[in-house]
Amino acid sequence: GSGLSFRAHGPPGTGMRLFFTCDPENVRHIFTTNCANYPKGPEFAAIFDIMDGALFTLDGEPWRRPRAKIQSVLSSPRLVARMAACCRDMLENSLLPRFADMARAETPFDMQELMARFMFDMTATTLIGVDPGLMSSDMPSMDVSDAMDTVMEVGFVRHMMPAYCWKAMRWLNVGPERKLAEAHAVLRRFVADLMERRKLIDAGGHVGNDEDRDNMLYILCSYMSDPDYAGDDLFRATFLGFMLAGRDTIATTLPWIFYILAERPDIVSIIRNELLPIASCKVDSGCGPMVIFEPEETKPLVYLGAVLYETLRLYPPGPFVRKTVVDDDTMPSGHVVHAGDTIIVSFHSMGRMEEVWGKDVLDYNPDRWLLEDSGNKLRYVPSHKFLAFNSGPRICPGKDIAVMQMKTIVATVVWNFDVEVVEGQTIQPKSSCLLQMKNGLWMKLRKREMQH
Ligand code: HEM
Repeated sequence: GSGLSFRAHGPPGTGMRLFFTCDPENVRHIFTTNCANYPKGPEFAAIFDIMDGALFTLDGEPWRRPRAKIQSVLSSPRLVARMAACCRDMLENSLLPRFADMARAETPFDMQELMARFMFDMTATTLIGVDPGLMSSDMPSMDVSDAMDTVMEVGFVRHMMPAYCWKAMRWLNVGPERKLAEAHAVLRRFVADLMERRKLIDAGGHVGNDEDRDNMLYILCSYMSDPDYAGDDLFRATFLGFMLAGRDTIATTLPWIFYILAERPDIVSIIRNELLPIASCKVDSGCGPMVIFEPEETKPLVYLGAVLYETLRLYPPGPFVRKTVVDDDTMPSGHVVHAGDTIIVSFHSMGRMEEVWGKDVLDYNPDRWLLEDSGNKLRYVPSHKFLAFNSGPRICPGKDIAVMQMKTIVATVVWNFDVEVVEGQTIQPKSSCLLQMKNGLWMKLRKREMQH
């Protein structure tokens, strides 16, 4: 229907023409059928200038080769196995000990901050084999992780105004642009520092073991040896693009899952029932009273998968996508768009449309993802209706890895702990290109008594 789309103008006098849509037919048209007419556009690349040249900012022909490269890197079974092992090890050595301390001390803590730290370490480790150590027990400064949040917050501000406005502010170094310039400096230092540490390992010093020196085990190592990525700027852009793709999305989604599970003991017990057969075989898993689930073990868990998808439906970590119109065109909804218009597709609204999801669209109900006749399979929903991972040729190439990591983390936390939301907080999204919680998410943990 035409009620799912509307036109708007930017601030008076700016000449910005916007077209908002969450109509699945329009989405299919924009993302797949006629996608060549709807690139992200040069303004998108300018908005995320710190990642200029990275896959995320490219369009058309220049996008093709880097896209093929990432797909081939992410489909290497050894690399994926390494990522799974890394996830498992970091749960055991980093997250669980920290959670056990929190539970023992009954200290409330900001789950969103903790997940940001954890995913930051995990993403950097899987990218380059170096752990930045944000989870270490002295809880070091989060300035690099905060700098990445700033890129997304100021990116949102830039999206909302014509380019000449934010470019003037950048030139004057005022307002959000000043904050962003500082964040860029922090990020440049961070990438340079991690690269130095990687080079020390490669030089075969006393740091690291043989496995750490195996180039093909880490995503970015294959870029370090590729002459196409030889320039510092392009390499940094690629690095940060991957940090963004891996860290921001998962670290934004996990707090929403824990927030929901804290309120829904019924769903928690179904998840635990699904985990029970695996857990019972692990009485002696070698990590004391804690049970860790292997990524391979969580893969077949259908209900846990449904919980994940249901969360991503209501809380997609990237809540919208921006496209630009190349030539005048007519949408399936009948709306006409003109060359140079900006299109905003709201993933957030797509997940809340009665036409797609039915009358109970606002209820959190993982069952809607289960096939009716066999509760043991996930229902297929085409990506132009379920957009959290994007749709069309630019669909997220890290989806399976992301699902693997999230299932393993959620299973392990839910099995070992009860999570509780600290009362009296207001949970609301912040203005950002990421659906993060504005005031964080304060939670308490209780260690579960194990049955066996
Ligand atoms: C909850 C987890 C994740 C979600 C919801 C998600 C979602 C998305 C979305 C919506 C896009 C399109 C963004 C845009 O074009 O503006 C995207 C692109 C991408 N994602 Fe993911 N992602 C997730 C995790 C990951 C992970 C773990 C990786 C890497 C291992 C990854 C790698 C990428 C890459 C490389 C792109 C760029 C693809 C292109 O431009 O052709 N993502 N993702």
